[in-house]
Amino acid sequence: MVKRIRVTCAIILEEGKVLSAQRSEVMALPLKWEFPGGKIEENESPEECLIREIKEELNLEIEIIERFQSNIHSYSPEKEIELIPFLCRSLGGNLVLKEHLNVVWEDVGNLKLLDWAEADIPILNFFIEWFYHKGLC
Ligand SMILES: Nc1nc2c([nH]c(=O)n2[C@@H]2O[C@H](COP(=O)(O)OP(=O)(O)OP(=O)(O)O)[C@@H](O)[C@H]2O)c(=O)[nH]1
Repeated sequence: MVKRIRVTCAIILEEGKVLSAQRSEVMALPLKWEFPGGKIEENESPEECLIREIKEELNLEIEIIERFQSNIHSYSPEKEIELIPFLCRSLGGNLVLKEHLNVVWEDVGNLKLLDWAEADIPILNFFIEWFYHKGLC
């Protein structure tokens, strides 16, 4: 049976820039860029998971604004992930890299220049469409 892992991720938007995180050499998908987040634990809602993960990984407090559509992606025949994105804003905290190699606040118009994890690409495309449609640029 295929194992599905549920993962939340945060699109943290601030003044036309998105906090983009690069996975470290020792993580799965080394050096790929992603929206920070992580796996949902038992008895945890997606929202609780995301708030916990962003605090653990980056020492940031966030507010969730909107849930976007998930993407289901198989990296191997036995394992698929459901990546659940949320539009967020930062409420503050000193950004500390606890797991990632790097983070950048990237202009929405330049996001596609980064080498994203495959599962993120449909989410990235949806978000960019949403951003320009809203006239937020
Ligand atoms: N957080 C996050 N994970 C992603 C993204 N895209 C993507 O394919 N993944 C995959 O989803 C899974 C999430 O793992 P993770 O390592 O970030 O989560 P975690 O901190 O809860 O895991 P751990 O406690 O086992 O280390 C990994 O297989 C990762 O490669 C993304 O944008 N954000």
